[in-house]
Amino acid sequence: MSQPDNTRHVPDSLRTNPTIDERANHCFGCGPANPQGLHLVFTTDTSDPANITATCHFSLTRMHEGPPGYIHGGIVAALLDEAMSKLNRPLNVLAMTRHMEVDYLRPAPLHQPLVLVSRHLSRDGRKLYHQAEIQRPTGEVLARGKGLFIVLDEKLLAAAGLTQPEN
Ligand SMILES: CCCCCCCCCC(=O)SCCNC(=O)CCNC(=O)[C@H](O)C(C)(C)COP(=O)(O)OP(=O)(O)OC[C@H]1O[C@@H](n2cnc3c(N)ncnc32)[C@H](O)[C@@H]1OP(=O)(O)O
Repeated sequence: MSQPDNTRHVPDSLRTNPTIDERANHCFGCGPANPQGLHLVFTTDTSDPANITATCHFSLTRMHEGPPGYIHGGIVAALLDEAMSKLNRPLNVLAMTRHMEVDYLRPAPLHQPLVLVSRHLSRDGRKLYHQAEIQRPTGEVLARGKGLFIVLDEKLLAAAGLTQPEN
């Protein structure tokens, strides 16, 4: 019987110079190749450089239930994190979440159309400040997150064998 290789975190399919996008293909939030992922699809709006946003329309089922009939709180945080992370490419950076906080304002229902909207707030060197909300289509805000993302050093990424995504 084969044993898992605990020395690596990368599957065999990614051993040869994967792009960031290939790695993200199994992202729990947005990766199309993850059968258990959320498969979120975002559109970004950069028409106003002072107000860059990302938006996703979605609905979840009991797979992601917490309180009966409502989305699990950890999934709410994942949704907000994902929405904020989608602002990084329009800003032409690779960045990871360093800190985030969540306000759970109202329970977020399953089986209902909901909207994720994120907005870039400000930048201070490597530090990006974003926010995201889960809203009903009426605009009622159910949850709000604020996040600090740190821009990754692209030379270090290259040294780690990660290439930029194809444009
Ligand atoms: C290859 C990836 C490509 C795309 C990925 C998509 C990501 C999707 C979003 C995610 O969910 S990412 C997954 C969850 N996040 C992580 O796993 C990140 C784990 N953390 C790390 O790997 C490192 O902490 C990180 C690379 C983010 C930063 O490490 P560094 O050592 O480069 O930075 P440092 O910890 O010194 O923090 C940078 C700055 O933030 C500041 N800082 C940290 N926490 C803070 C806080 N709470 N409030 C304000 N500032 C804060 C810190 O003081 C510092 O300020 P200065 O640069 O001015 O000195």
